Amino acid sequence: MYCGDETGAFIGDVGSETARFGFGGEDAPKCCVSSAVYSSSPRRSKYSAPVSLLNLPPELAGENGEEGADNTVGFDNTVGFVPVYQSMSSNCGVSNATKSGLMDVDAWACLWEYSFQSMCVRGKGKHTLGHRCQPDFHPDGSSQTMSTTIDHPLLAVDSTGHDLSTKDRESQYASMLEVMFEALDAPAAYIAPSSILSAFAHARQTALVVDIGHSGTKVTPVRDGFALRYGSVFSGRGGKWLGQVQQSVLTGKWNVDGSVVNRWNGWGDSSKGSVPPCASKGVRPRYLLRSHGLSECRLEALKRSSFHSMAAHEVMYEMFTSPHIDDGDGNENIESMNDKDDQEYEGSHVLPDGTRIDVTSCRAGRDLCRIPELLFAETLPNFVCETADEDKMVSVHKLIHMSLSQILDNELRRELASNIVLVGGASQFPTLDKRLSSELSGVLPSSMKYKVTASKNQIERRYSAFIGGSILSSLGSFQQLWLSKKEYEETGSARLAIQRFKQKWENTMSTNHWPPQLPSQQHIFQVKSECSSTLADPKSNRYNVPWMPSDAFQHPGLADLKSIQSIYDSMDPSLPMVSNTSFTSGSFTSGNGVLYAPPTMLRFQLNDEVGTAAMEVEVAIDVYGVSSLPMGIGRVDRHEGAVQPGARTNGEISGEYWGTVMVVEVATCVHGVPLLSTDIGRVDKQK
Ligand SMILES: Nc1ncnc2c1ncn2[C@@H]1O[C@H](COP(=O)(O)OP(=O)(O)OP(=O)(O)O)[C@@H](O)[C@H]1O
Repeated sequence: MYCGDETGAFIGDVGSETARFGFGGEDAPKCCVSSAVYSSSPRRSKYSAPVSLLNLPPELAGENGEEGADNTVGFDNTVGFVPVYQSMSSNCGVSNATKSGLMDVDAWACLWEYSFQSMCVRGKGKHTLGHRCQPDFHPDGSSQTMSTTIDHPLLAVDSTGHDLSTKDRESQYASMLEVMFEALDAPAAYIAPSSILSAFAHARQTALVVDIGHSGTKVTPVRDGFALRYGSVFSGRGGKWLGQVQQSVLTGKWNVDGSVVNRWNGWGDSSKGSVPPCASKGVRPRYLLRSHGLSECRLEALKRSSFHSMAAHEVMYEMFTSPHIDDGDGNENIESMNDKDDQEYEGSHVLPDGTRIDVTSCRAGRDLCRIPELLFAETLPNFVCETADEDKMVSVHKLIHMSLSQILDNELRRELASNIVLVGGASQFPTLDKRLSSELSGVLPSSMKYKVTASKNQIERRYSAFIGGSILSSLGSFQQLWLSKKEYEETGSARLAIQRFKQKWENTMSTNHWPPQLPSQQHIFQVKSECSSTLADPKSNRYNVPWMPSDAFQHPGLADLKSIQSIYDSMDPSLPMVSNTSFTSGSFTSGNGVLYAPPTMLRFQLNDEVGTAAMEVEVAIDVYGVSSLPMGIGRVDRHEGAVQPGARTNGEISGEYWGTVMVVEVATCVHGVPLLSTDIGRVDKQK
């Protein structure tokens, strides 16, 4: 047993833009750094630390190390966002830990090592939950000398591309295991694919995971905890590409093409004016290219450097995520962007070199407002096509359609369609989930029921793989799956990678207890009736709430089914048949201190027509989370459904809760039965 009350797992999720590290059992990573790392010396083959444009060590700062050089490169002849720290003389190189689906294992190891240092994981002995300390970071690696022991088992998230050959994947897993056991000295380790973890984070073992990340959009069908190869598809439309498009617009490299698509009509129409020259003063720039004494060709070389493109992406990221577009109510949302007239755009954005882009007065500004639209655009504007291989640039909704149409099993396809889970950093554009839903209605057959689930919490969306890992590593049923160091030493990394993980890539039947039971499938906490014991049957979990025509009843103070029944018995048989309303409650489950409520919480049904129109039933679910996960504390989710009797009605209240849900209250309120005073506003609670 590697994880217990005192020692949690340490989880690392290295994506192509960001690396996230933290402890199992927590609801968010503690350390998030860029996944680009640099080597400060040409002699060192290894990378030494993640690159932070905001906090580069002085050794890498420019010749004089100062910010705000006066000779800035203007917006009209270049883009205006290169790092002021760029050392003109250093041989510093920047590399991303994952590129084109493959992992640079040295860079990957460097990021883990960095996270150990910044979170003081090594040598801290036992539990580190809640522990924080200042990063102790030296680019030359001199501080990497503390203690070498680590008590935490390591769970690595595999976010590499789905199209890797089995051989590549095998060797990648083998290298990751080597790094974890040898370089990082882990007592135990495990590797889990990000799509599966994202599904787990949404309490699902079967889901269609749509991950709009940095490198692009990945759609992966997950069935019973296995990522399927068939149906796994990828498109290059992601955060990085949006940034590149935005950059092209800013630098004025667009082609004039007003006839692209209706939505894009006028995109990049340069006749309406280009970006205005630098307008604002007094803006303290963060990234500037100092052109002092630099030859043209040196300047050009610098603009092509890895630092430059990284800084450029960061500026682009700030720009498309900043609320500079306003729909008048202070709300920015992707749904309304395409319907807007030019005049409706408001606001401005200031680039680091001081250039103010006035959204209302320049064409490019308006185009910039519609950047997120490109995720769904059918046809790309010409200048965008230049930078993209069209086959690999499928729009997000079409990608989902493509994935589903590769699933031959009807039943599974239906299940996946109703469990589309939206995750990833670039899925955080406001209301993107609703927009995706509406686009899907155009491409999926009308008979197919689908549902897009996206957490309202941005952190949950961006760090879903981490959160899934956090849940997984806390499960009792997962503990037997850790690979121990002893096993590694006896078997060797390559064989271990094949033995323990190959079946997941190839989706063969599990032989090693995978997938572990998610809490939602464990039947631990059964909802019981508390207040209205005579109305509810705790065994079948059914309520039998009697309904009756109000004019047939003159019996205030009616309390339970028995007395209702006696009134039925004494009723005139010629009166219309009194119908029953019943609903079946869901069950709530718990595992390892983490409680789950399954996605469908309650179903209720009016079995027969009822005789009065004024009746309504409301069912509410209150969930109070109390635990070590801060997000759970005091959380109350309330779902209400009103049923108008008078017709045969089925209703469903669905909600899903994950995290540390400790108390679930289900309440039924029956309204509108004026003659039954006990029913009016009555709340039957189950705890
Ligand atoms: N609030 C936001 N709105 C829109 N896009 C965002 C937001 N925050 C981050 N992004 C974009 O999300 C991308 C990063 O997403 P994510 O962290 O999922 O990527 P990653 O896991 O590092 O990469 P990959 O999924 O390719 O492995 C970046 O391109 C960034 O520009």
